Amino acid sequence: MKIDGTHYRSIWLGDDQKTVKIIEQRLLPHELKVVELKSREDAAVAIKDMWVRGAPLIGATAAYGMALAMANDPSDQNLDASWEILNETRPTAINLRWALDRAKAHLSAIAPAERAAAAYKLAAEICDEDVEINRAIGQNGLKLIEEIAAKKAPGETINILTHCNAGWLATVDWGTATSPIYHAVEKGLKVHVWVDETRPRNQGAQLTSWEMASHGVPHTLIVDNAGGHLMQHGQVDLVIVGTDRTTAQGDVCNKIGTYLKALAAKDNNVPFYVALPSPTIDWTVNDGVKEIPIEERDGREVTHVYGKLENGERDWVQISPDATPGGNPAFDVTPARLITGLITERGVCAASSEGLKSLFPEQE
Ligand SMILES: CSC[C@@H](O)[C@@H](O)C(=O)COP(=O)(O)O
Repeated sequence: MKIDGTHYRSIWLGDDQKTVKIIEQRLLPHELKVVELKSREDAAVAIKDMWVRGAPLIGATAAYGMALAMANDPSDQNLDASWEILNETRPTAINLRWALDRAKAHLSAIAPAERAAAAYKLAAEICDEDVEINRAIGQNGLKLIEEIAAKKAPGETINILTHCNAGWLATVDWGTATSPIYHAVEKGLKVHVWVDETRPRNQGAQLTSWEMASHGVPHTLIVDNAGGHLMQHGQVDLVIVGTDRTTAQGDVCNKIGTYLKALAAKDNNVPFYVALPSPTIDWTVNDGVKEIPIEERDGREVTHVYGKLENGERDWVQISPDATPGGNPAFDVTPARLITGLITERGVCAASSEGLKSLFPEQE
């Protein structure tokens, strides 16, 4: 997507065709800084410390992490070790393991001398596929927005609520939850987005708001607890969120607080959709609540907030007593029964094993 008129992806190769470039997302929206990843260790730190984040981008960065590792040492031993080290960075987004498994299976069948080139090629393919998948999600989700628009008076605004950042910054391009929104805006539909701030790390406030502002999409930043109230007053037509892992029966694991939005949507008859690329489906898992590992992050992210001070400097600010510990489960699971539908690159389906298998019959 565009920043000040220039098209960017969230990850790309430098001119030397070896160095990996990313946007340092912890600094947004106050600073746009591109940083270079030159080693597997750089890639692992970038994922773990959330310089990059969002399930598809975590997968793409891990794929490039394998390429950086193979450029350094293409041995079988390093292939295994790199899979382990990168796989340990974050536990919830299944795209991480999906990309690592794909890289390992591909590279282990190739002679060590050819592995670095093959790993870079594969990482580029994973990125290109992600862009195409998200473009297709946008076109499929656009139909839902058009259906809502058709029921409204001409020119009436369509209000869409989203949680966290499932935008282009969370993917290689387009985003998942935001792709239908960008497509709707391109088509001239009058859309307004309610952006959940998404405590504790504020991906909504810092990233989704920045994306919306950069693309001229009308939006309003709201506190996480405002969504239910807005739904009760008819101010939300549709919820679209992303997912870090979708189970074979259609449960969805996404940023903490997504479940509460789904409950409020159900109580108010507001359609609740999840946009997902197929690499986010974990076909080995059924019951998301019981089976998906939930990342527990540092309590300091809860007791402190990061932002720009009035003097323009950026810093962390403590908001709770010194003696109060922070608890920080980073994701929750929304059971399939609360989800109106899943928007995938192959179409929209029910959040159920039948629904998913109707679009992905090869998984039978
Ligand atoms: C298309 S991204 C989908 C999800 O990864 C996104 O909604 C989300 O929860 C991101 O969490 P994060 O902790 O910022 O990696």
